Amino acid sequence: MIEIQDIKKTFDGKPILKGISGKFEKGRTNLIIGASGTGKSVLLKCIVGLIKPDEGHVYYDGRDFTDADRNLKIEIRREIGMLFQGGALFDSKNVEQNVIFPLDMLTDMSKEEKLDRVNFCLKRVGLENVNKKMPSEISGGMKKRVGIARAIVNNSKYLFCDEPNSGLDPQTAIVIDNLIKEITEEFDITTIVVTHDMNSVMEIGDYIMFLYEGHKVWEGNDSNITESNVKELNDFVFANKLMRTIRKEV
Ligand SMILES: Nc1ncnc2c1ncn2[C@@H]1O[C@H](COP(=O)(O)OP(=O)(O)OP(=O)(O)O)[C@@H](O)[C@H]1O
Repeated sequence: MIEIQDIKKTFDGKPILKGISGKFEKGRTNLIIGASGTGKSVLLKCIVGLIKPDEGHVYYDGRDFTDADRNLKIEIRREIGMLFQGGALFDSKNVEQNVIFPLDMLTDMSKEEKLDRVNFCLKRVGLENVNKKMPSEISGGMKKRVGIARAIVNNSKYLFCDEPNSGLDPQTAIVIDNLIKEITEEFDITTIVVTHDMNSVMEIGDYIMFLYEGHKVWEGNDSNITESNVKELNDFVFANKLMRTIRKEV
């Protein structure tokens, strides 16, 4: 479980995060949602340690990451897998070399052990016989799968995904969302996904934190998100015609 307590961050005198607290449970797909510019990515960066919050704490299974010493920070970082927007694969490395990279960096496994693990992860994300393909030779959906395989290859306990289905068609996006959810449950990972895609929200939102102008104004799940009285949330959820039509029909 990851717990955040009263996270605050100001840039150039402008408060971006205004005291955000919450709990992201293990084995669940936790979503941080909200409109553009509301602070989702800054919060994610505070959680993974890419930005230091001005105030507040982030706990990884009870371990204080914010005030951790160097050794504890390294220990926790080794347990984190990240799926970046657009996949962020190394263009000059093939699929296998991309996925093996964290093992080369972080472990002293033998080459054979590493390849076994890489092949297991590639198979788990539905990719076989593509080890030697270059990123330029595979589709956007396949790149995301490679990104997921790389994010979990080191037996990550925590998985962070920033807009995991950006740039994908709606069908492929749902497949990728569901793959993230399945892997989260199967390997009992604490997963946090940042998204503003309502399809993802309705498909995989085990826990949803809604941010508005740097505040958490609602939390819940995909079953009760359409039933709230919070105006800012409703404006976000029912921004598109499809969701408004569904609301009328229910
Ligand atoms: N390093 C930084 N320095 C100054 N301002 C920043 C920095 N990073 C983010 N911001 C500002 O913080 C605000 C929130 O940005 P953030 O990227 O978290 O939004 P978001 O909710 O993730 O939006 P989107 O959905 O468009 O990605 C924006 O106004 C942005 O300009």
